[in-house]
Amino acid sequence: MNKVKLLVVEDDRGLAEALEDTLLLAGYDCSMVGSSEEAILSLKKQSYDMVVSDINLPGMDGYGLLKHVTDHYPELPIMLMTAYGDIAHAVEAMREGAVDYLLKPFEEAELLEVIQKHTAGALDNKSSTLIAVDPSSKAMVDLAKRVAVTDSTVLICGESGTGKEVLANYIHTSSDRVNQPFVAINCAAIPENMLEAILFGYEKGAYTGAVSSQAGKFEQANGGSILLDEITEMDVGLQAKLLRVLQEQEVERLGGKKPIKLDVRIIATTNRDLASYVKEGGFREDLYYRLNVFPLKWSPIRERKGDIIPIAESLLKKHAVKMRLGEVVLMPSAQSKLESHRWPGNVRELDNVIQRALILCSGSSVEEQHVVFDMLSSEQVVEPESQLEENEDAASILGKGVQQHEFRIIAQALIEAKGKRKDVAEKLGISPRTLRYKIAKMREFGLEVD
Ligand SMILES: Nc1ncnc2c1ncn2[C@@H]1O[C@H](COP(=O)(O)OP(=O)(O)OP(=O)(O)O)[C@@H](O)[C@H]1O
Repeated sequence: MNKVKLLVVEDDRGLAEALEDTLLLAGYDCSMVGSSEEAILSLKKQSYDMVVSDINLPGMDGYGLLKHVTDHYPELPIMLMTAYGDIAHAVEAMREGAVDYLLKPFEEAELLEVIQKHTAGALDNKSSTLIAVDPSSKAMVDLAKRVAVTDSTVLICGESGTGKEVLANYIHTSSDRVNQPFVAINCAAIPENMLEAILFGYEKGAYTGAVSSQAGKFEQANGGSILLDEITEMDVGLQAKLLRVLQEQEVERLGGKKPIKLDVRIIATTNRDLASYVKEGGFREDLYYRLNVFPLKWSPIRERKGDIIPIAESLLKKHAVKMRLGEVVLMPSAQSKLESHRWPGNVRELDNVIQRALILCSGSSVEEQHVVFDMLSSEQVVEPESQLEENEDAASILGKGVQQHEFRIIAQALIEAKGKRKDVAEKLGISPRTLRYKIAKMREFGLEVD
């Protein structure tokens, strides 16, 4: 799923972890670093939609980073966080070009509100054009086009990163609803106890904390389409409520008295084999039949090889523009290396590999040696060829080391538990949701996690 990307700079480990949890649960993709120096390196490596930084940092402080960002990335919003009562610092930050500031300690809701304010619209530029060159993909897009003009519910299946959300967006924009809202919600990213209120909305006072009434995602999508991403990650109780909404075509807010009529096109996605999941008892059979009106299945990219190079070239162009690199060519040796890879992380992994190649190539052509798949395997150690790698500081190397160690522990635990994720989460003392997130990250790095 396309997400807003945040770079968060906080040296207090406890606070950094809390911020990371809050932002991940709210559906953001965030990179956490502990110093301005690491942030500057990170900004060179990939593009972000917003920077959120503490002011008091070891080495260069938040103002230094603010100056760097406003000088080098004038379009990139940056917000500073400062200690309670430090209003003078906050005012100075705004004068120097920060888009906002937060006084610590702050409420989660405050943080999310400011970030939402400054990143609204970021995703509009991200919705990719659907590239389909392989005959099997062309046939799929053709089917999608045909179903788009009907009002049928669509279920899109496929491995993680195959492009299910891109296809969902394509269906919406090819339908008569194109000028109406397209509302996407990732059922796996929202805490279970909040999902119901977010989907169906709530009235003031419906529960503690509901200080004002709020329309749910269904209401927001009225007239348009709703994408229920990773629908299987919704608990069985909520599945029953969703089924009722689909049957009745109306929704009732939590604590509400009257149903609200809906005219919404439903698109759901899953990366599970839904029929077997129904048999295992994880998903309601009646809901499955309701959703499975028109199933579309994206094959993994290794099975539609004709798409690899066209998508790679489009990604290369997109990232080269963002990194202000001019024209960069994908050489035949690099192309064959891309074509022969298994792509466990699908197009999302391809995206990462291309970004990495652009950093490593330091010229105007991507050669075979710049295509690096697996950051963990010893044959694939990245040589410090580019200036960036030479400049990489100890903290960033340590960060990578810690992450690789974590990946190894998770991989080992998965092997020992024969892939039973529930057991792995219990053993590692993390929630199944966190495990899922970490596994997705591993896949993005190109690790096979089956
Ligand atoms: N056919 C395609 N053409 C261009 N870009 C694509 C295509 N398919 C996928 N992408 C890009 O690959 C990335 C992953 O796609 P997307 O989020 O749609 O996958 P997904 O299957 O929904 O993943 P997940 O199951 O993890 O949510 C996105 O950045 C998207 O823009």
